[in-house]
Amino acid sequence: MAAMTLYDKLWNHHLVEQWDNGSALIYIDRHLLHEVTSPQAFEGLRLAGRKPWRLGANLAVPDHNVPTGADERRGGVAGILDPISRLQVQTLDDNCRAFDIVEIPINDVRQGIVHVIGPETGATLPGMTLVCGDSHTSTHGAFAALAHGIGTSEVEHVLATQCLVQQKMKNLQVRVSGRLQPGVSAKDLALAIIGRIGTAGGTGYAIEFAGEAVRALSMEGRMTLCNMSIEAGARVGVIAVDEITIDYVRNRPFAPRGAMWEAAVAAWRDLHSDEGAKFDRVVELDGAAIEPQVTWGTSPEMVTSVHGHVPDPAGMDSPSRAAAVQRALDYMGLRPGMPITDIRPDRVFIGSCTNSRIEDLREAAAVVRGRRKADSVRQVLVVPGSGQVKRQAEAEGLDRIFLAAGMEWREPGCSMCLAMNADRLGAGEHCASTSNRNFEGRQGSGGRTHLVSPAMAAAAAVTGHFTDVRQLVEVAA
Ligand SMILES: CC(C)[C@H](C(=O)O)[C@@H](O)C(=O)O
Ligand code: SF4
Repeated sequence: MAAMTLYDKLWNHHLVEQWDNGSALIYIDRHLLHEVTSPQAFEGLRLAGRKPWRLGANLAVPDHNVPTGADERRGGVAGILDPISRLQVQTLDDNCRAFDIVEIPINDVRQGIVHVIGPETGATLPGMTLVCGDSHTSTHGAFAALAHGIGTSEVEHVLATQCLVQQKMKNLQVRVSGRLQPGVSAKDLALAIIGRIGTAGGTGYAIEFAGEAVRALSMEGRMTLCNMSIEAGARVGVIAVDEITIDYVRNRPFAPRGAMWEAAVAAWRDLHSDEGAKFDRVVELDGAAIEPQVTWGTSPEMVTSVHGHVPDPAGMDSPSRAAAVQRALDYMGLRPGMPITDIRPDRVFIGSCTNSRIEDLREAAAVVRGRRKADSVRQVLVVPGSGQVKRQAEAEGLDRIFLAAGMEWREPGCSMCLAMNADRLGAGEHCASTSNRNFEGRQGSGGRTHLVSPAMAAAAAVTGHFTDVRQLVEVAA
């Protein structure tokens, strides 16, 4: 048989039917649900008198609308102050009960951001097709799963049929040679890739991340990288299975056991692109040359090194590019040509499905330890991605490091990643954020987002401006 890419293999394993018009029907192994994109899907089932096709394939969790303040959380769903958020979360509870779908409810210790809890519970496994009504479902591709976001009508379709109509994507390999320098993380790599190929660079492709720098990443780093595939335009980002993948999955609550585990691992070992597999496009980067990244604009591709400068539209050849940059600078309130290190965040947000796992919190805490929040920084929110991450962080004393520095330690949820709950930026405020989107108003109307790694967010929090984290801490090689 011809050499196949990892994406081709995953596709073929799940192909139910291929039609002449290019569309295909694929089988879905795992369906994750949250409160924002599921209500109309359940309503559709109800109207059609249908039931979910395979109950056990579904797992639901509220995340976008849950408050992250401990006081508000104490009252459970009924205690949510914002009526719209309360209704959203209540509706998910009601629908899961009515349709018999397993839900991890608001104050369950396993509750958290859907893309954190999937891998953490072992609901996400290598070789699966996995979908969720959420664009950052690409995260789960770190496990060599074919994972992507779907719309609400597709949520209904998957619930009803366990299948999905799709068009096959093209194959793009992003190959990163060398090793990331100490202090440079998967987030910096993701931003550097987007800086290089642009937010439309991956459109129509499934990206496979490969090369020495990717192989060296932990599973959490791989999730950060795949999480941002969608910000590069690609709905899917995958990474081949290796020992790091298998070690992570072993003994997770939903992972197979005993003979089933052995059989699964044997099958998973084939989840890599074959030698000589053909990619439609290949992009190569030198991992060792990447520096800590900071976005200055209103799109993730508007990014540069912390040692760089805000671009000057005056010097640009392309009038359309100059106009786009000028518009972004007007919104962001930045001077053309100013050093990135002169930007002073008003708030710092450490969290989101990109960077709220235990390693992210450890990286941030290593910078904060023995320091204090800068006076000019109004608020630093540290929001663990799940209750289990929170518990682990507390067992390691990370919460006390943040609290002693004048920072806030919150309950899990999407929080200030997007303005769907009480955590928001004010108009005109700058935020150093470990999330994945910096669009206008993303973190609150008029808010100005700068995307960075957890270590870089922590460095900005303690110095009051963007700072190369490598100048603050002895980073372990
Ligand atoms: C609310 C949801 C549909 C949305 C998404 O699809 O990504 C959100 O999670 C986001 O990050 O913008
Ligand atoms: S943390 Fe942010 S990006 Fe992730 S699912 Fe929630 S809102 Fe979307």
